[in-house]
Amino acid sequence: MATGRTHRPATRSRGIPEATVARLPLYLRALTALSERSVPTVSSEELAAAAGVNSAKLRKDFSYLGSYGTRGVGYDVEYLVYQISRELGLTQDWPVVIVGIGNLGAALANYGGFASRGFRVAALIDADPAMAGKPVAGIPVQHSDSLEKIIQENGVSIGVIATPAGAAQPVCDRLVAAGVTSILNFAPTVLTVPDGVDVRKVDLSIELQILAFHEQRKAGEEAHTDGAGPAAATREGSDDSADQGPDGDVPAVMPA
Ligand SMILES: NC(=O)c1ccc[n+]([C@@H]2O[C@H](COP(=O)([O-])OP(=O)(O)OC[C@H]3O[C@@H](n4cnc5c(N)ncnc54)[C@H](O)[C@@H]3O)[C@@H](O)[C@H]2O)c1
Repeated sequence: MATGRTHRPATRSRGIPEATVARLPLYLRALTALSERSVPTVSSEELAAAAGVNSAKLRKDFSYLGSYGTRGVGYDVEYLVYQISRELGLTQDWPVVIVGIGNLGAALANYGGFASRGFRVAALIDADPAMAGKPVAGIPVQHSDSLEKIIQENGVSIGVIATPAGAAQPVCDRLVAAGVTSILNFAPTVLTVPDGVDVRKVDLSIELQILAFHEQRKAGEEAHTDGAGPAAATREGSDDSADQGPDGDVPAVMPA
């Protein structure tokens, strides 16, 4: 029975820096848009602009993939889509479970972008007995009593937690004990996991707080420069040191 434990991402073992891995989905998103418009090739400058990344950083990132482009022609869009997808492990189907099917869990279940990127929602799990059997996004919600059975039968290695904060750690523990090795945590709490388990967290209110900080700073700069406006440099992709969260935890929403 597959537990997914053998599906550890190969990227780190192949020496690709975590900051590069975090930018690969940005390149892929930009390349997919080009592919949909049947654009055959793209220069590093064009792709960097579309991905919101500095072009020197892009060339360095692609060198880890062994992709250097052709001088005067640029990068082959379709081949890069394939290469990045393969590197990210997206050429295979990843069954995902979502635990906690409230406002957020239901919105995530309804999000079509997972399936189009190779993530199949294998099951929706909730502790509320009244929800059991009710379809959300066409999938019947299953009771959390069956969590372990669901994980094992579907060979799930990625779990999404959208429960209230207080339930997140016990849910995480059960997911991990059942064989889940990657967790995307939306609950506003820091999860403790054993070695070998990856946790990414998404907290939109933290992102807003960071924007509030920059807004405040811009307002201060404007006051100092007598209305001349903030510095032209964007925050995006300006510094790899921003790749770690304040507590050393890795936020899933990262600067480019
Ligand atoms: N990360 C973000 O940006 C972001 C944004 C919105 C909400 N949130 C967080 O997401 C979580 C869900 O928010 P919501 O608005 O959907 O809440 P909600 O109350 O609508 O839904 C929570 C669901 O979790 C279920 N649940 C509770 N304990 C459970 C358990 N042990 N096992 C399985 N299911 C369980 C409940 O029955 C309920 O259906 C909260 O922690 C909230 O703070 C995060």
